[in-house]
Amino acid sequence: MTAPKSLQDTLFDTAVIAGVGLIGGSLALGLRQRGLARKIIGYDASFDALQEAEALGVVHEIKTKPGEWLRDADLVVLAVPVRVLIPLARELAPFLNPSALVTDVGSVKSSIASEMEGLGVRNFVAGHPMAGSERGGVSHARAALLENAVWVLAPTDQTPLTALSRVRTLVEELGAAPVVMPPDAHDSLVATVSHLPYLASLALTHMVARDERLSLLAAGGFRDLTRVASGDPRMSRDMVVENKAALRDALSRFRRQLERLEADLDDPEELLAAAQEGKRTRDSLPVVKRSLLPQKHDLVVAMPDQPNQIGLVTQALGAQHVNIKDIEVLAIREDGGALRLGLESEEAVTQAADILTREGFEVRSRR
Ligand SMILES: NC(=O)c1ccc[n+]([C@@H]2O[C@H](COP(=O)([O-])OP(=O)(O)OC[C@H]3O[C@@H](n4cnc5c(N)ncnc54)[C@H](O)[C@@H]3O)[C@@H](O)[C@H]2O)c1
Ligand SMILES: O=C(O)C(=O)C[C@]1(C(=O)O)C=C[C@@H](O)C=C1
Repeated sequence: MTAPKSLQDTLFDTAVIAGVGLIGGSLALGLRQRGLARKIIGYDASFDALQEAEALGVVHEIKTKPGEWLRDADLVVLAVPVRVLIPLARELAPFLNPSALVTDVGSVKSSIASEMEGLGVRNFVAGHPMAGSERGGVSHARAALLENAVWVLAPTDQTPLTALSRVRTLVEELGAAPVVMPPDAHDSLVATVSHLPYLASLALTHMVARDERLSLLAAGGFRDLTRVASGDPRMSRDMVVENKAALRDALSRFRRQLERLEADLDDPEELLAAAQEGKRTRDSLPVVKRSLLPQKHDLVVAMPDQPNQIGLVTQALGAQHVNIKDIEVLAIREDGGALRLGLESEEAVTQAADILTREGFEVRSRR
């Protein structure tokens, strides 16, 4: 992480995060931890969410109604579910300072981009961090969620270049990677890589519903493929409905893929070629490193479903002076699962693997 800036160097004086949930909260934490705003105000329709955000130190102040206080804001981020983005923009627009930089994090871009133009919010740049989780709410927010994420910025012909450049700087300062494209191009791409996978996860989960034998046998493959089905149903429903034109196109391409694969069942050579292409593509997806470590050496330790297993791992390594730089619980299996340990070097990985194997743990290094 870059060193926090001194107060004189902050990018923004007063940032307003409208919607202090998973993404708004993570962004607020990023602003705070990196010293990018002097003051962060949380605005939300839920008083509980606001209180929680304040108690967790995500925001400095909370507001429950739009008003004159908004004029002090030089950064306003709309981070509410897609269905309420436009109503929220209409509520806030009359109070915004004309020079404020305004952006959003919604999953669909065309409608909000044109609405903001209609509302006369000049310095608006539509945005979408390509990172998240199926677990919503501020209690799951963390700055690292957005670090290293590709963050789409979707200006229109009307977007001032200065606003685009300011929001690009913001995204970079948050440790993410801005990628600029028009709103309709964004919507068409996310239909394939985000909204279609969501519908596919629903189709797959529906196939195991009401048959306990199927749920019993559902292992890592099924769980990995269907994780996003655990997201907030209403929010996800709204996201896909908002992008239905592009999604229909992605769905028809998906159906053609399934039909081709079904036909290939009678042609094992073709199916092998499809499998090899799938492996090449999946293996070459860029690795997004969520850790704050510049370089990681990972060891994955299987966790038996018994008390104090994490304690045993950390104590065994601590006793031999192996420094754990990063630790993550992987929900691979719900009864047990695994721990990912980020260590300092390959030598530390080998040493830790030896120690933990002697202690009876099953380990594997990631690379
Ligand atoms: N969850 C993800 O993985 C993800 C990733 C990228 C972008 N997004 C987008 O980010 C936005 C927020 O998603 P999230 O996952 O943080 O959701 P969330 O449910 O965690 O948070 C949304 C917050 O908005 C508040 N809210 C709802 N209606 C409101 C209104 N009318 N006025 C003010 N506040 C209101 C809620 O009380 C809640 O605190 C969505 O548009 C979503 O499409 C989500
Ligand atoms: O759950 C995750 O890991 C996500 O990144 C969620 C995800 C996605 O589909 O990839 C979901 C919706 C958002 O608009 C962006 C990201």
